[in-house]
Amino acid sequence: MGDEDWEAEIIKPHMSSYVPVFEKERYSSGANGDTFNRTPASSSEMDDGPSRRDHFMRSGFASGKSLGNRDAGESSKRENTSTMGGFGVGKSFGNRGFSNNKFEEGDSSGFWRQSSNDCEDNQTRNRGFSKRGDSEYEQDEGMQRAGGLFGSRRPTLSGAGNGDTYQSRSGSGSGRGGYKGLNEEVITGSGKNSWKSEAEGGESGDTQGPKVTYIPPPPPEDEDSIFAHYQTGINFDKYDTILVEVSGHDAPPAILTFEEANLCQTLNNNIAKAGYTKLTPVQKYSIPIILAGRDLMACAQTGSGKTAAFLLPILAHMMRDGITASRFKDLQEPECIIVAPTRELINQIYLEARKFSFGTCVRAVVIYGGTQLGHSIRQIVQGCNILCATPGRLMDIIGKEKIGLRQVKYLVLDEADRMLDMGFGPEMRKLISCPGMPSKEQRQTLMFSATFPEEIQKLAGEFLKSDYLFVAVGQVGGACRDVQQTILQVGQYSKREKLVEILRNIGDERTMVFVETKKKADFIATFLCQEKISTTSIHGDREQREREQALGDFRCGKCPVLVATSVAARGLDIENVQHVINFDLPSTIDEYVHRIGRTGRCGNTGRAISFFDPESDNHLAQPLVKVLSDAQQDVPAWLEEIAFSTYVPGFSGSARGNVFASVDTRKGKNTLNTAGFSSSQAPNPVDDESWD
Ligand SMILES: Nc1ncnc2c1ncn2[C@@H]1O[C@H](COP(=O)(O)OP(=O)(O)OP(=O)(O)O)[C@@H](O)[C@H]1O
Repeated sequence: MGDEDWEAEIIKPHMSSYVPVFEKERYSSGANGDTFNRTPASSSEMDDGPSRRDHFMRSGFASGKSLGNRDAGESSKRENTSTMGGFGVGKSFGNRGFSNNKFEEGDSSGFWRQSSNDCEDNQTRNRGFSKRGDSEYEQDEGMQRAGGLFGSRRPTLSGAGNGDTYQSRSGSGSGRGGYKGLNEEVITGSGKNSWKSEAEGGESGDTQGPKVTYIPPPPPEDEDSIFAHYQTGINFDKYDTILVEVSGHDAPPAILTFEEANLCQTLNNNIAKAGYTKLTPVQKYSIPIILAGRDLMACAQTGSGKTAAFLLPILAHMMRDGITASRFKDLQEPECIIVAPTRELINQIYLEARKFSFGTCVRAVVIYGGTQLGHSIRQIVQGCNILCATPGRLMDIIGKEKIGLRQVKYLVLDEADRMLDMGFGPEMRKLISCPGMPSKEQRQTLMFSATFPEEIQKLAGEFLKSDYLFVAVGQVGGACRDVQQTILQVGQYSKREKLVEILRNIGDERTMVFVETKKKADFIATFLCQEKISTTSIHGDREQREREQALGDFRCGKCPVLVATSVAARGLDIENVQHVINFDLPSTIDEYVHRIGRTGRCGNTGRAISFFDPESDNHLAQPLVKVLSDAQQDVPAWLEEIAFSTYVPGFSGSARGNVFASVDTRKGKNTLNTAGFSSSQAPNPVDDESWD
């Protein structure tokens, strides 16, 4: 069933019973909000096209509606949170008073770790949208009603006082993620592969399009929040048994303890405050390599501490060598630039950088799309030693001559395979050829990911010194063994029913549900809300404020279900995600590995359930069998059969062209990948139709 089919399915039969979420919130009379009237607002929204209709509307439930196998107590628990959840409660804007370009108060941003109490707090504070008028926004520079957060695309909503109402924004402008490619980021242009910097697309006003005015709330500054962390899991010590292979010449020996790294006292204090007592394998090997000044490509399983593996040695060097950037210089020249494919991920990396540099003179700054450009500039001019950036915003800022590259000593590509593929590769190449950027011989370039296809490794050579080292922790591209993987054969038409059944069994445990398109994310999220399962969603068509809100609501447990596109597949480190459900399997096995890696992190266990639709997923059967067996998971007989019957010699079936790049490609041109297929026989990567 294609997009259109399911869209039609939800719109037509239920049309008369749908009401916008926020209207339900306002007009519902009973505790369960079951009875409410149609509202005037809905009609204008309904003219806005089918996808909008989906997102603004919500069915009215009869009180006695059957909730499947869940008991009443459970359902009302869900329901309570559901009505306050990501789809449309009057929240999120109420606490935002802009004053002199500053937030008076933060909201429940998706980025900051919060206790449940914080979340409760925010729920209360946030539910005040309708109390304040639009005039508050006029105080912000460039925050015009017509073109700001509440630009012309959402007049009814903003007027109605709803903060986070579910809606689709395909094709619209301000603040949208500009989803690009499998994971993200910032294209404001029209189509895939047509990269346009934000400057071109709307933020700087070079072309038409509303101005992006969102200013993310600052993260909490107190030490407890900065060092908040979750516990390592029961399998953390099992990391020690993972095989590690280092290739390249003269690799320095691994270290076994933090003490051996010989870091300065402040760093050691910060490491202790972060709750790190023991190195993970990727840290044991990468830290000495980076300290020795070598370039590195490191591949290690999801959730195994790659971020600290590059941050700690970089910080150690910066502390040793001193830093040059000074406050309030118009042109800031950071020593380190870190890029990552999504806004949420780069912000997470920034928070890690801020944590480890706490109490030092090193200042980390984060800039990313979907936020006000002026805000990014203001952050930078206050001093910037480590610049964490998404590619689009980085290039814009460089173009505006707010960042000079002459002092760059460290260039880090997190999710490096993604940063180098056809989505971001061109931008990364532009970055390294920017005037002032030291040549690869003069800088240290570090690449990290859980997956590294061969063809991408080859592209990486352009960025790395020829003597770079390659660290492979475990099976390169392999899934984390702490994730229990289940593959269910579920046809397209049965997926929703199955999803609800699973979620009801799961109860309130945090679950990420991955779907292939943004529209479908909206659709499934709306559907789950109808089923009274408290759900929010994140995808590239949601405004940045909404994305952050959604992540915040998910993080704090207010919405225990997060429906996401691949924008959330990589890197996100969210405490207590116990389940990942692939409602739709991704088009590549690498993507699968990243998605299921949102659970089972840092030695904790997790579960991943994937719906395999034989109509559309057969190409994944072989690589899935491989991933499952490598991770010592049960392989269903039916999957093996499909894998066998779709076997094509020399072609693994993965859209990426091979199952894994299992080794350092420098080991030989004809190196076989783990599936035994030569990547040279692989087809071209598919045109990324699934990019949404
Ligand atoms: N040595 C350590 N001791 C305790 N916790 C750690 C250690 N190293 C990392 N962590 C924690 O483990 C979690 C996962 O780390 P991180 O996000 O860096 O994983 P990753 O390998 O980059 O994952 P992904 O491939 O999904 O991006 C984080 O919460 C981090 O703070």
